[in-house]
Amino acid sequence: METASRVEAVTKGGLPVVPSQYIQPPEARPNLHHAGDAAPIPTIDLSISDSAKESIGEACRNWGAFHVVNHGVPIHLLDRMKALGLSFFQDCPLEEKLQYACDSTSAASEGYGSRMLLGAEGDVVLDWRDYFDHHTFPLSRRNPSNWPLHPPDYRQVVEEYGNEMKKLAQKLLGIISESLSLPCSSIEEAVGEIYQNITMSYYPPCPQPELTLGLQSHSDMGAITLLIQDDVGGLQLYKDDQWLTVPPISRAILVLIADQTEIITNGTYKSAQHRAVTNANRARLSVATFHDPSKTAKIAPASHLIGQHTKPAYKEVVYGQYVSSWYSKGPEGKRNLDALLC
Ligand SMILES: O=C(O)CCC(=O)C(=O)O
Ligand SMILES: [Fe+2]
Repeated sequence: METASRVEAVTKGGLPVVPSQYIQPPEARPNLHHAGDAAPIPTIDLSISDSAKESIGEACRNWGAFHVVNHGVPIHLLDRMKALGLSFFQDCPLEEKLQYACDSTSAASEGYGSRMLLGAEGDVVLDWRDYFDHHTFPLSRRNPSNWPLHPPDYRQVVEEYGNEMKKLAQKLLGIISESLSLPCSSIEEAVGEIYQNITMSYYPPCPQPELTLGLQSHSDMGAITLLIQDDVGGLQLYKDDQWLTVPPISRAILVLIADQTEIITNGTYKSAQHRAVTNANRARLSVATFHDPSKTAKIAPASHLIGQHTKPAYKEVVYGQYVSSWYSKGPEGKRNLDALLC
């Protein structure tokens, strides 16, 4: 029962067709004949602080996403993290991976899983993806003994990677605040203590990529996501009514504005709607690091941005309620955020 719920187990026999639970309705299927358009998202050099603020503001306004280079995170750490991910999904036997199985009845639980939403069996179309989720911050919820033991540096690299990503996320939230003429600490204070999850996603080759999605269309629910991917490609962004492919850049980190930052900036900056498509020939790996508020945090548009002529565009929300509704109703693009519009 348990093994059947991992895409890896489903693909084991070299199926010529995908099982029906993975077949997307026609309107959600990717148009792979027209997948060549690369998203011209900006690549921002963080070592040039004068121009970074302005370019980041423009990227957040127009795209909700951008690449950063010269970000201060050692490139060998990005490479090592991706190598560890591949090693877990490809080299570790399925029975051993299942020792780290997440609790599939609770949302975003730590460990090895495949199903993202909590809906009843048969209620939701499944993503063509297996994942491993690590809880890394605050330290009180970090328990490396829940993480793979091999290769021997696995746990240490995940800790180091989490620390670097948290520093970078804080720096970016500061620049994003300043780009709106807010004090540097504004968005971070509105978010409160940062909850960080690191999710490695593995998309096995799929016999019918035109019928499936690796990950359905969504925007990330927290504050800011930092993502790295291998050279296969498959991440797409939705902009101006079309899906555009984000080209992999090995030394860059992709920044995705998430829903709580859209609320805090009163909609000036939009969270990025994205999805992952599958590939017939090559497995793909990505590592997303999410930076979110605590479940009890109340999130609302920043008071500095509200005035006589600017009304709040979103209702205040308790973050934990936002998360519960996301996992039970599903993302369907940005419906959970749309539900908060005033
Ligand atoms: O695999 C990817 O590139 C996207 C992953 C993602 O969007 C997520 O984990 O939220
Ligand atoms: Fe995402």
